[in-house]
Amino acid sequence: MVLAELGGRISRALQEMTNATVIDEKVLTACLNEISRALFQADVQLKMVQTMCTNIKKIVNLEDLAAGHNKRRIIQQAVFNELCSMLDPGKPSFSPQKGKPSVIMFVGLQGSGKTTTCTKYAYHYQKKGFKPALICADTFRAGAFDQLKQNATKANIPFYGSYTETDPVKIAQEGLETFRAEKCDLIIVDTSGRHKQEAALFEEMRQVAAATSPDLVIFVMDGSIGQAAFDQAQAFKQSASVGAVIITKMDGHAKGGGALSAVAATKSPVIFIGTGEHIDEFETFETKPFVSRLLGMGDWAGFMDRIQEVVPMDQQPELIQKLTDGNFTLRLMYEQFQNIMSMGPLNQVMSMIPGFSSELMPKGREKESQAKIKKFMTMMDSMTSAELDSTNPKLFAEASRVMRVARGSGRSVRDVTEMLEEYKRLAKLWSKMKGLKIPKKGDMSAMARNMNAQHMSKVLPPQMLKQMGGLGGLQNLMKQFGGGGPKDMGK
Ligand SMILES: Nc1nc2c(ncn2[C@@H]2O[C@H](COP(=O)(O)OP(=O)(O)OP(=O)(O)O)[C@@H](O)[C@H]2O)c(=O)[nH]1
Repeated sequence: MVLAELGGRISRALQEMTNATVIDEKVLTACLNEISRALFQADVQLKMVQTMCTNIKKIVNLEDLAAGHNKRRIIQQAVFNELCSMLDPGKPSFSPQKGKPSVIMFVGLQGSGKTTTCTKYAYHYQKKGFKPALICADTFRAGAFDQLKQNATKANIPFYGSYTETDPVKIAQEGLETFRAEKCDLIIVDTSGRHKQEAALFEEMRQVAAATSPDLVIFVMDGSIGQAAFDQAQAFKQSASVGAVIITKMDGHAKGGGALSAVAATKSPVIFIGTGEHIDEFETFETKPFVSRLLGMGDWAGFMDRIQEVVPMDQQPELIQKLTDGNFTLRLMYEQFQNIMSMGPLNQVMSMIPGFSSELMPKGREKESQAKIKKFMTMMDSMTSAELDSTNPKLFAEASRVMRVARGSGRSVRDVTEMLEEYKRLAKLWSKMKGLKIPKKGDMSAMARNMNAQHMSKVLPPQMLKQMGGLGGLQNLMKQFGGGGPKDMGK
Protein backbone atom coordinates (compact mmCIF):
# COMPACT_ATOMS: atom_id res chain seq x y z
CA MET A 1 0.00 0.00 0.00
CA VAL A 2 1.41 3.36 -0.94
CA LEU A 3 0.12 4.96 2.20
CA ALA A 4 3.24 5.81 4.15
CA GLU A 5 3.98 8.55 1.63
CA LEU A 6 0.69 10.23 2.37
CA GLY A 7 1.34 10.03 6.09
CA GLY A 8 4.73 11.63 5.56
CA ARG A 9 3.28 14.54 3.59
CA ILE A 10 0.58 15.19 6.13
CA SER A 11 3.12 15.06 8.95
CA ARG A 12 5.29 17.57 7.12
CA ALA A 13 2.35 19.91 6.55
CA LEU A 14 1.51 19.72 10.24
CA GLN A 15 5.11 20.28 11.21
CA GLU A 16 5.36 23.39 9.06
CA MET A 17 2.26 24.76 10.66
CA THR A 18 3.60 23.98 14.13
CA ASN A 19 6.81 25.83 13.32
CA ALA A 20 4.94 29.03 12.49
CA THR A 21 5.17 31.61 15.27
CA VAL A 22 1.52 32.62 15.01
CA ILE A 23 -1.19 30.23 13.90
CA ASP A 24 -3.77 32.30 12.11
CA GLU A 25 -6.38 31.60 9.47
CA LYS A 26 -3.75 31.91 6.74
CA VAL A 27 -1.37 29.38 8.29
CA LEU A 28 -4.19 26.94 8.94
CA THR A 29 -5.45 27.31 5.36
CA ALA A 30 -1.97 26.68 3.97
CA CYS A 31 -1.67 23.58 6.11
CA LEU A 32 -5.08 22.28 5.02
CA ASN A 33 -4.25 23.00 1.39
CA GLU A 34 -1.16 20.85 1.64
CA ILE A 35 -3.11 18.07 3.35
CA SER A 36 -5.76 18.34 0.61
CA ARG A 37 -3.17 17.97 -2.13
CA ALA A 38 -1.74 14.91 -0.41
CA LEU A 39 -5.19 13.31 -0.03
CA PHE A 40 -6.11 14.09 -3.62
CA GLN A 41 -2.95 12.41 -4.78
CA ALA A 42 -3.90 9.40 -2.68
CA ASP A 43 -7.05 9.21 -4.83
CA VAL A 44 -9.52 10.75 -2.44
CA GLN A 45 -12.09 12.53 -4.55
CA LEU A 46 -11.55 16.28 -4.82
CA LYS A 47 -15.05 17.18 -3.69
CA MET A 48 -14.68 15.03 -0.60
CA VAL A 49 -11.36 16.63 0.19
CA GLN A 50 -12.92 20.07 -0.05
CA THR A 51 -15.82 19.13 2.20
CA MET A 52 -13.39 17.68 4.68
CA CYS A 53 -11.39 20.91 4.82
CA THR A 54 -14.50 23.00 5.34
CA ASN A 55 -15.54 20.73 8.20
CA ILE A 56 -12.11 20.82 9.78
CA LYS A 57 -12.06 24.59 9.67
CA LYS A 58 -15.38 24.60 11.48
CA ILE A 59 -14.13 22.20 14.13
CA VAL A 60 -10.68 23.58 14.75
CA ASN A 61 -10.74 26.54 17.01
CA LEU A 62 -7.96 28.97 16.17
CA GLU A 63 -7.99 30.32 19.70
CA ASP A 64 -7.15 26.86 21.02
CA LEU A 65 -4.27 26.68 18.62
CA ALA A 66 -3.01 30.08 19.61
CA ALA A 67 -3.23 29.17 23.30
CA GLY A 68 -0.39 26.73 22.84
CA HIS A 69 -2.37 23.50 22.80
CA ASN A 70 -0.73 20.79 20.81
CA LYS A 71 -1.46 21.99 17.28
CA ARG A 72 -0.36 18.93 15.43
CA ARG A 73 -2.48 16.71 17.57
CA ILE A 74 -5.59 18.86 17.25
CA ILE A 75 -5.41 19.03 13.45
CA GLN A 76 -4.31 15.43 13.01
CA GLN A 77 -7.17 14.29 15.21
CA ALA A 78 -9.61 16.42 13.19
CA VAL A 79 -8.34 14.94 9.90
CA PHE A 80 -8.52 11.46 11.39
CA ASN A 81 -12.09 11.94 12.62
CA GLU A 82 -13.23 13.41 9.31
CA LEU A 83 -11.79 10.52 7.31
CA CYS A 84 -13.36 8.00 9.69
CA SER A 85 -16.75 9.61 9.34
CA MET A 86 -16.40 9.60 5.55
CA LEU A 87 -15.89 5.87 5.71
CA ASP A 88 -18.93 5.42 7.89
CA PRO A 89 -22.08 5.46 5.77
CA GLY A 90 -24.17 5.45 8.92
CA LYS A 91 -25.67 2.00 8.54
CA PRO A 92 -24.08 -1.43 8.80
CA SER A 93 -24.34 -3.82 5.88
CA PHE A 94 -26.32 -7.05 5.87
CA SER A 95 -24.50 -9.69 7.84
CA PRO A 96 -25.07 -13.39 7.00
CA GLN A 97 -26.30 -15.61 9.82
CA LYS A 98 -25.17 -19.20 10.15
CA GLY A 99 -27.96 -21.65 9.36
CA LYS A 100 -30.16 -18.94 7.87
CA PRO A 101 -30.00 -19.11 4.05
CA SER A 102 -28.84 -15.94 2.36
CA VAL A 103 -27.98 -14.98 -1.19
CA ILE A 104 -25.08 -12.64 -1.90
CA MET A 105 -24.56 -11.23 -5.39
CA PHE A 106 -21.18 -9.90 -6.53
CA VAL A 107 -20.92 -7.12 -9.13
CA GLY A 108 -18.02 -5.15 -10.57
CA LEU A 109 -16.06 -4.35 -13.68
CA GLN A 110 -14.12 -7.04 -15.49
CA GLY A 111 -10.79 -7.70 -13.90
CA SER A 112 -11.73 -5.99 -10.64
CA GLY A 113 -11.09 -9.27 -8.85
CA LYS A 114 -14.74 -10.29 -8.50
CA THR A 115 -14.35 -14.02 -9.10
CA THR A 116 -11.30 -14.29 -6.85
CA THR A 117 -13.10 -12.29 -4.18
CA CYS A 118 -16.23 -14.49 -4.33
CA THR A 119 -14.12 -17.48 -3.35
CA LYS A 120 -12.23 -15.54 -0.69
CA TYR A 121 -15.55 -14.41 0.78
CA ALA A 122 -16.95 -17.96 0.71
CA TYR A 123 -13.77 -19.31 2.29
CA HIS A 124 -13.84 -16.65 5.00
CA TYR A 125 -17.33 -17.73 6.04
CA GLN A 126 -16.58 -21.42 5.60
CA LYS A 127 -13.87 -21.02 8.23
CA LYS A 128 -16.52 -19.55 10.52
CA GLY A 129 -18.67 -22.64 10.15
CA PHE A 130 -20.99 -21.52 7.35
CA LYS A 131 -21.94 -23.80 4.47
CA PRO A 132 -21.20 -21.60 1.44
CA ALA A 133 -21.72 -22.34 -2.27
CA LEU A 134 -20.70 -20.53 -5.44
CA ILE A 135 -22.67 -19.92 -8.62
CA CYS A 136 -20.98 -18.71 -11.79
CA ALA A 137 -23.55 -16.52 -13.55
CA ASP A 138 -20.81 -15.01 -15.72
CA THR A 139 -21.51 -16.24 -19.23
CA PHE A 140 -19.64 -13.37 -20.86
CA ARG A 141 -16.03 -14.29 -20.16
CA ALA A 142 -15.11 -17.68 -21.60
CA GLY A 143 -12.81 -18.79 -18.78
CA ALA A 144 -14.95 -17.49 -15.92
CA PHE A 145 -16.60 -20.80 -15.03
CA ASP A 146 -13.30 -22.69 -15.11
CA GLN A 147 -11.70 -20.08 -12.88
CA LEU A 148 -14.50 -20.26 -10.32
CA LYS A 149 -14.53 -24.04 -10.50
CA GLN A 150 -10.80 -24.21 -9.91
CA ASN A 151 -10.88 -21.79 -6.98
CA ALA A 152 -13.92 -23.46 -5.44
CA THR A 153 -12.46 -26.95 -5.77
CA LYS A 154 -9.24 -25.89 -4.07
CA ALA A 155 -11.21 -24.49 -1.15
CA ASN A 156 -13.61 -27.40 -1.10
CA ILE A 157 -16.64 -25.22 -1.74
CA PRO A 158 -19.55 -26.52 -3.86
CA PHE A 159 -20.08 -24.65 -7.12
CA TYR A 160 -22.57 -24.45 -9.97
CA GLY A 161 -22.19 -23.27 -13.56
CA SER A 162 -22.50 -24.32 -17.18
CA TYR A 163 -20.28 -24.47 -20.25
CA THR A 164 -23.23 -24.41 -22.63
CA GLU A 165 -26.00 -22.32 -21.11
CA THR A 166 -25.75 -18.69 -22.21
CA ASP A 167 -28.47 -17.19 -20.04
CA PRO A 168 -26.99 -16.05 -16.70
CA VAL A 169 -30.46 -15.69 -15.19
CA LYS A 170 -31.23 -19.34 -15.85
CA ILE A 171 -27.91 -20.47 -14.38
CA ALA A 172 -28.44 -18.34 -11.28
CA GLN A 173 -31.93 -19.72 -10.73
CA GLU A 174 -30.86 -23.34 -11.21
CA GLY A 175 -27.85 -22.87 -8.95
CA LEU A 176 -30.03 -21.33 -6.28
CA GLU A 177 -32.47 -24.23 -6.40
CA THR A 178 -29.65 -26.77 -6.19
CA PHE A 179 -27.96 -25.16 -3.22
CA ARG A 180 -31.16 -24.39 -1.36
CA ALA A 181 -31.99 -28.07 -1.61
CA GLU A 182 -28.53 -28.83 -0.22
CA LYS A 183 -29.23 -26.52 2.71
CA CYS A 184 -26.34 -24.18 1.94
CA ASP A 185 -26.65 -21.07 4.10
CA LEU A 186 -24.49 -18.69 2.05
CA ILE A 187 -25.14 -18.79 -1.69
CA ILE A 188 -22.83 -16.52 -3.62
CA VAL A 189 -23.64 -15.45 -7.18
CA ASP A 190 -20.75 -14.23 -9.34
CA THR A 191 -21.93 -12.07 -12.24
CA SER A 192 -20.32 -10.91 -15.48
CA GLY A 193 -17.92 -8.03 -15.64
CA ARG A 194 -17.31 -5.89 -18.70
CA HIS A 195 -14.48 -3.67 -19.77
CA LYS A 196 -16.55 -0.55 -19.48
CA GLN A 197 -19.74 0.38 -17.74
CA GLU A 198 -21.92 -0.85 -20.58
CA ALA A 199 -25.68 -0.71 -20.58
CA ALA A 200 -25.82 -4.46 -21.30
CA LEU A 201 -23.85 -5.24 -18.15
CA PHE A 202 -26.24 -3.27 -16.00
CA GLU A 203 -29.31 -4.76 -17.63
CA GLU A 204 -27.96 -8.26 -17.05
CA MET A 205 -27.18 -7.39 -13.44
CA ARG A 206 -30.73 -6.16 -12.90
CA GLN A 207 -32.14 -9.36 -14.36
CA VAL A 208 -29.96 -11.63 -12.22
CA ALA A 209 -30.87 -9.57 -9.16
CA ALA A 210 -34.57 -9.80 -9.97
CA ALA A 211 -34.32 -13.58 -10.37
CA THR A 212 -32.31 -14.22 -7.20
CA SER A 213 -33.53 -11.49 -4.82
CA PRO A 214 -30.14 -11.20 -3.11
CA ASP A 215 -29.94 -10.26 0.57
CA LEU A 216 -26.82 -8.31 -0.23
CA VAL A 217 -25.22 -6.97 -3.42
CA ILE A 218 -21.48 -6.51 -3.02
CA PHE A 219 -19.65 -4.14 -5.32
CA VAL A 220 -16.07 -5.26 -5.93
CA MET A 221 -13.69 -2.48 -6.84
CA ASP A 222 -10.05 -2.55 -7.85
CA GLY A 223 -8.29 -0.35 -5.30
CA SER A 224 -5.80 0.92 -7.84
CA ILE A 225 -8.24 2.62 -10.21
CA GLY A 226 -7.55 5.99 -8.65
CA GLN A 227 -9.84 8.94 -9.14
CA ALA A 228 -12.25 6.90 -11.31
CA ALA A 229 -13.46 5.16 -8.14
CA PHE A 230 -16.32 7.52 -7.37
CA ASP A 231 -17.92 7.44 -10.82
CA GLN A 232 -17.51 3.71 -11.16
CA ALA A 233 -19.05 2.99 -7.79
CA GLN A 234 -21.88 5.42 -8.44
CA ALA A 235 -22.72 3.79 -11.78
CA PHE A 236 -23.11 0.42 -10.05
CA LYS A 237 -25.11 1.87 -7.20
CA GLN A 238 -27.57 3.39 -9.65
CA SER A 239 -28.24 0.04 -11.32
CA ALA A 240 -28.13 -2.39 -8.42
CA SER A 241 -28.95 -1.98 -4.78
CA VAL A 242 -25.33 -2.20 -3.71
CA GLY A 243 -25.18 -2.75 0.06
CA ALA A 244 -21.46 -3.28 0.66
CA VAL A 245 -18.09 -2.74 -0.99
CA ILE A 246 -14.96 -4.87 -1.18
CA ILE A 247 -11.76 -3.17 -2.34
CA THR A 248 -9.24 -5.48 -3.97
CA LYS A 249 -5.54 -5.29 -4.78
CA MET A 250 -4.71 -3.23 -1.74
CA ASP A 251 -1.38 -5.02 -1.73
CA GLY A 252 -0.32 -3.37 -4.97
CA HIS A 253 -0.16 0.27 -5.90
CA ALA A 254 -3.52 1.22 -4.47
CA LYS A 255 -3.27 4.44 -2.55
CA GLY A 256 -6.30 3.73 -0.45
CA GLY A 257 -8.29 6.89 -1.15
CA GLY A 258 -10.58 5.06 -3.58
CA ALA A 259 -12.17 3.32 -0.63
CA LEU A 260 -13.49 6.63 0.64
CA SER A 261 -14.92 7.48 -2.75
CA ALA A 262 -16.61 4.09 -3.06
CA VAL A 263 -18.30 4.51 0.32
CA ALA A 264 -19.46 8.01 -0.56
CA ALA A 265 -20.78 6.93 -3.94
CA THR A 266 -22.59 3.81 -2.77
CA LYS A 267 -23.47 4.96 0.75
CA SER A 268 -22.42 1.47 1.77
CA PRO A 269 -19.59 0.33 4.01
CA VAL A 270 -16.39 -1.33 2.90
CA ILE A 271 -16.53 -4.77 4.51
CA PHE A 272 -13.33 -6.45 3.35
CA ILE A 273 -10.15 -5.65 1.48
CA GLY A 274 -8.23 -7.99 -0.80
CA THR A 275 -4.51 -7.99 -0.10
CA GLY A 276 -3.19 -10.57 -2.57
CA GLU A 277 -4.12 -13.23 -5.07
CA HIS A 278 -4.18 -16.03 -2.53
CA ILE A 279 -7.47 -17.17 -1.02
CA ASP A 280 -6.67 -16.05 2.51
CA GLU A 281 -5.24 -12.70 1.52
CA PHE A 282 -8.45 -11.10 2.60
CA GLU A 283 -8.97 -8.85 5.60
CA THR A 284 -12.01 -7.66 7.43
CA PHE A 285 -12.14 -3.92 6.93
CA GLU A 286 -11.84 -1.85 10.06
CA THR A 287 -12.18 1.88 9.69
CA LYS A 288 -9.88 3.25 12.36
CA PRO A 289 -6.82 1.12 11.63
CA PHE A 290 -7.33 1.80 7.92
CA VAL A 291 -7.42 5.56 8.42
CA SER A 292 -4.42 5.31 10.71
CA ARG A 293 -2.58 3.57 7.93
CA LEU A 294 -3.86 6.09 5.39
CA LEU A 295 -2.40 8.84 7.51
CA GLY A 296 0.76 6.89 8.17
CA MET A 297 -0.02 6.78 11.88
CA GLY A 298 -0.53 3.04 12.32
CA ASP A 299 -1.38 2.03 15.82
CA TRP A 300 2.16 2.73 16.73
CA ALA A 301 1.59 5.08 19.57
CA GLY A 302 -0.38 2.60 21.63
CA PHE A 303 1.84 -0.23 20.58
CA MET A 304 5.00 1.56 21.54
CA ASP A 305 3.63 2.55 24.91
CA ARG A 306 2.78 -1.07 25.51
CA ILE A 307 6.21 -2.22 24.46
CA GLN A 308 7.55 0.10 27.14
CA GLU A 309 5.80 -1.89 29.76
CA VAL A 310 6.94 -5.37 28.84
CA VAL A 311 10.10 -5.33 26.79
CA PRO A 312 13.20 -4.80 28.92
CA MET A 313 14.35 -1.23 28.41
CA ASP A 314 17.73 -2.10 26.94
CA GLN A 315 16.11 -4.28 24.28
CA GLN A 316 13.60 -1.72 23.05
CA PRO A 317 15.63 0.13 20.43
CA GLU A 318 16.83 -3.19 19.05
CA LEU A 319 13.32 -4.57 18.82
CA ILE A 320 11.99 -1.46 17.10
CA GLN A 321 14.90 -1.59 14.70
CA LYS A 322 14.25 -5.26 13.89
CA LEU A 323 10.55 -4.73 13.40
CA THR A 324 11.07 -1.99 10.88
CA ASP A 325 14.09 -3.21 8.98
CA GLY A 326 11.98 -5.55 6.86
CA ASN A 327 13.45 -8.91 7.93
CA PHE A 328 10.71 -10.53 9.88
CA THR A 329 12.04 -13.94 10.90
CA LEU A 330 10.29 -16.76 12.70
CA ARG A 331 12.40 -15.94 15.74
CA LEU A 332 11.06 -12.42 15.74
CA MET A 333 7.55 -13.79 15.55
CA TYR A 334 8.37 -16.07 18.48
CA GLU A 335 9.69 -13.17 20.51
CA GLN A 336 6.58 -11.16 19.75
CA PHE A 337 4.41 -14.03 20.91
CA GLN A 338 6.43 -14.17 24.11
CA ASN A 339 5.90 -10.46 24.64
CA ILE A 340 2.25 -10.68 23.87
CA MET A 341 1.73 -13.50 26.33
CA SER A 342 3.22 -11.42 29.11
CA MET A 343 1.44 -8.19 28.26
CA GLY A 344 -1.82 -8.84 30.00
CA PRO A 345 -5.29 -8.34 28.53
CA LEU A 346 -4.61 -9.95 25.20
CA ASN A 347 -7.39 -8.35 23.26
CA GLN A 348 -6.18 -4.84 24.02
CA VAL A 349 -2.63 -5.57 23.09
CA MET A 350 -3.36 -7.52 19.96
CA SER A 351 -5.57 -4.86 18.53
CA MET A 352 -2.66 -2.45 18.63
CA ILE A 353 -0.08 -4.51 16.85
CA PRO A 354 -0.41 -4.13 13.11
CA GLY A 355 -1.44 -7.47 11.64
CA PHE A 356 -2.02 -9.27 14.88
CA SER A 357 -5.56 -8.16 15.46
CA SER A 358 -8.62 -9.54 13.73
CA GLU A 359 -7.18 -12.56 11.92
CA LEU A 360 -5.08 -14.13 14.61
CA MET A 361 -7.37 -13.21 17.41
CA PRO A 362 -11.02 -12.53 16.62
CA LYS A 363 -12.92 -10.58 19.23
CA GLY A 364 -14.42 -12.69 21.99
CA ARG A 365 -12.14 -15.64 21.31
CA GLU A 366 -9.14 -14.63 23.36
CA LYS A 367 -8.78 -17.99 25.10
CA GLU A 368 -8.62 -19.90 21.83
CA SER A 369 -6.16 -17.38 20.46
CA GLN A 370 -3.94 -17.75 23.47
CA ALA A 371 -4.00 -21.53 23.04
CA LYS A 372 -3.21 -21.11 19.36
CA ILE A 373 -0.23 -18.87 20.07
CA LYS A 374 1.06 -21.40 22.60
CA LYS A 375 0.64 -24.15 20.01
CA PHE A 376 2.59 -22.08 17.47
CA MET A 377 5.34 -21.52 20.00
CA THR A 378 5.63 -25.23 20.78
CA MET A 379 6.13 -25.93 17.10
CA MET A 380 8.72 -23.21 16.81
CA ASP A 381 10.54 -24.77 19.76
CA SER A 382 11.17 -27.73 17.47
CA MET A 383 12.90 -25.62 14.86
CA THR A 384 16.61 -25.16 14.48
CA SER A 385 18.24 -21.78 15.04
CA ALA A 386 18.97 -21.55 11.34
CA GLU A 387 15.28 -22.00 10.58
CA LEU A 388 14.22 -19.43 13.15
CA ASP A 389 16.67 -16.85 11.84
CA SER A 390 16.19 -17.51 8.16
CA THR A 391 14.80 -14.86 5.87
CA ASN A 392 14.44 -17.31 3.00
CA PRO A 393 10.72 -17.73 2.32
CA LYS A 394 11.33 -21.00 0.46
CA LEU A 395 13.04 -22.76 3.36
CA PHE A 396 9.91 -24.58 4.43
CA ALA A 397 9.01 -25.59 0.90
CA GLU A 398 10.92 -28.76 1.79
CA ALA A 399 8.25 -31.13 3.07
CA SER A 400 10.81 -33.02 5.17
CA ARG A 401 11.41 -29.92 7.31
CA VAL A 402 7.73 -29.44 7.95
CA MET A 403 7.39 -33.12 8.86
CA ARG A 404 10.36 -32.96 11.19
CA VAL A 405 8.91 -29.97 13.04
CA ALA A 406 5.51 -31.68 13.24
CA ARG A 407 7.05 -34.86 14.63
CA GLY A 408 9.27 -32.97 17.05
CA SER A 409 6.39 -30.99 18.52
CA GLY A 410 3.83 -33.76 18.43
CA ARG A 411 1.66 -31.73 16.09
CA SER A 412 0.23 -32.44 12.64
CA VAL A 413 1.72 -31.24 9.37
CA ARG A 414 -1.42 -29.20 8.96
CA ASP A 415 -0.74 -27.38 12.24
CA VAL A 416 2.80 -26.57 11.14
CA THR A 417 1.54 -25.36 7.78
CA GLU A 418 -1.01 -23.15 9.50
CA MET A 419 1.70 -21.63 11.67
CA LEU A 420 3.92 -21.01 8.63
CA GLU A 421 1.00 -19.39 6.80
CA GLU A 422 0.52 -17.07 9.75
CA TYR A 423 4.20 -16.28 9.67
CA LYS A 424 4.06 -15.51 5.94
CA ARG A 425 1.10 -13.21 6.47
CA LEU A 426 2.86 -11.29 9.21
CA ALA A 427 6.17 -11.19 7.36
CA LYS A 428 4.41 -9.76 4.33
CA LEU A 429 2.70 -7.16 6.43
CA TRP A 430 5.83 -6.16 8.27
CA SER A 431 7.79 -5.96 5.05
CA LYS A 432 5.51 -3.07 4.13
CA MET A 433 6.45 -1.32 7.33
CA LYS A 434 10.06 -1.26 6.25
CA GLY A 435 11.64 2.06 7.02
CA LEU A 436 8.48 3.37 8.60
CA LYS A 437 9.13 6.23 11.00
CA ILE A 438 7.79 5.40 14.38
CA PRO A 439 6.47 8.21 16.52
CA LYS A 440 8.72 8.21 19.49
CA LYS A 441 7.52 10.93 21.76
CA GLY A 442 4.78 8.91 23.42
CA ASP A 443 7.18 6.22 24.42
CA MET A 444 9.83 8.70 25.36
CA SER A 445 7.49 10.32 27.83
CA ALA A 446 6.94 6.97 29.48
CA MET A 447 10.67 6.43 29.61
CA ALA A 448 11.12 9.86 31.05
CA ARG A 449 8.88 9.08 33.94
CA ASN A 450 10.96 6.09 34.86
CA MET A 451 14.49 7.17 34.21
CA ASN A 452 16.93 9.99 34.51
CA ALA A 453 18.50 11.61 31.46
CA GLN A 454 21.85 10.01 31.98
CA HIS A 455 20.33 6.58 32.03
CA MET A 456 18.10 7.31 29.06
CA SER A 457 20.92 8.63 26.90
CA LYS A 458 22.42 5.14 27.03
CA VAL A 459 19.21 3.53 25.83
CA LEU A 460 18.35 5.81 22.93
CA PRO A 461 19.79 5.16 19.50
CA PRO A 462 22.76 7.55 19.04
CA GLN A 463 21.19 9.25 16.03
CA MET A 464 18.05 10.03 17.92
CA LEU A 465 20.03 11.42 20.83
CA LYS A 466 21.88 13.66 18.40
CA GLN A 467 18.61 14.91 16.93
CA MET A 468 17.50 15.85 20.41
CA GLY A 469 20.56 17.97 21.00
CA GLY A 470 22.64 15.46 22.96
CA LEU A 471 22.44 14.98 26.69
CA GLY A 472 21.64 18.67 27.32
CA GLY A 473 18.71 18.63 24.91
CA LEU A 474 17.46 15.44 26.44
CA GLN A 475 17.57 16.89 29.94
CA ASN A 476 15.53 19.90 28.78
CA LEU A 477 13.03 17.67 27.10
CA MET A 478 12.63 15.56 30.17
CA LYS A 479 11.96 18.62 32.28
CA GLN A 480 9.11 19.45 29.93
CA PHE A 481 7.76 15.93 30.14
CA GLY A 482 7.86 16.07 33.90
CA GLY A 483 4.85 18.40 34.05
CA GLY A 484 2.81 17.30 31.05
CA GLY A 485 2.67 13.54 30.58
CA PRO A 486 2.11 11.52 27.46
CA LYS A 487 -1.49 12.53 26.76
CA ASP A 488 -0.40 16.02 25.73
CA MET A 489 2.28 14.85 23.44
CA GLY A 490 1.95 15.06 19.69
CA LYS A 491 2.93 12.32 17.35
N1 LIG B 1 -2.61 -8.66 -6.10
C1 LIG B 1 -3.92 -8.93 -6.05
N2 LIG B 1 -4.49 -9.48 -7.12
C2 LIG B 1 -5.80 -9.77 -7.06
C3 LIG B 1 -6.59 -9.48 -5.90
N3 LIG B 1 -7.86 -9.87 -6.17
C4 LIG B 1 -7.85 -10.37 -7.42
N4 LIG B 1 -6.62 -10.31 -7.97
C5 LIG B 1 -6.16 -10.70 -9.30
O1 LIG B 1 -6.81 -9.89 -10.25
C6 LIG B 1 -7.01 -10.59 -11.46
C7 LIG B 1 -8.46 -10.48 -11.89
O2 LIG B 1 -9.25 -11.17 -10.94
P1 LIG B 1 -10.60 -11.93 -11.33
O3 LIG B 1 -11.12 -12.50 -10.08
O4 LIG B 1 -10.39 -12.83 -12.48
O5 LIG B 1 -11.45 -10.69 -11.80
P2 LIG B 1 -13.01 -10.61 -12.22
O6 LIG B 1 -13.45 -9.29 -11.75
O7 LIG B 1 -13.74 -11.78 -11.74
O8 LIG B 1 -12.95 -10.61 -13.76
P3 LIG B 1 -14.18 -10.97 -14.75
O9 LIG B 1 -14.63 -12.35 -14.36
O10 LIG B 1 -13.51 -10.94 -16.06
O11 LIG B 1 -15.18 -9.96 -14.55
C8 LIG B 1 -6.57 -12.01 -11.19
O12 LIG B 1 -5.27 -12.17 -11.68
C9 LIG B 1 -6.57 -12.11 -9.67
O13 LIG B 1 -5.65 -13.06 -9.19
C10 LIG B 1 -5.93 -8.86 -4.77
O14 LIG B 1 -6.52 -8.54 -3.73
N5 LIG B 1 -4.61 -8.61 -4.91
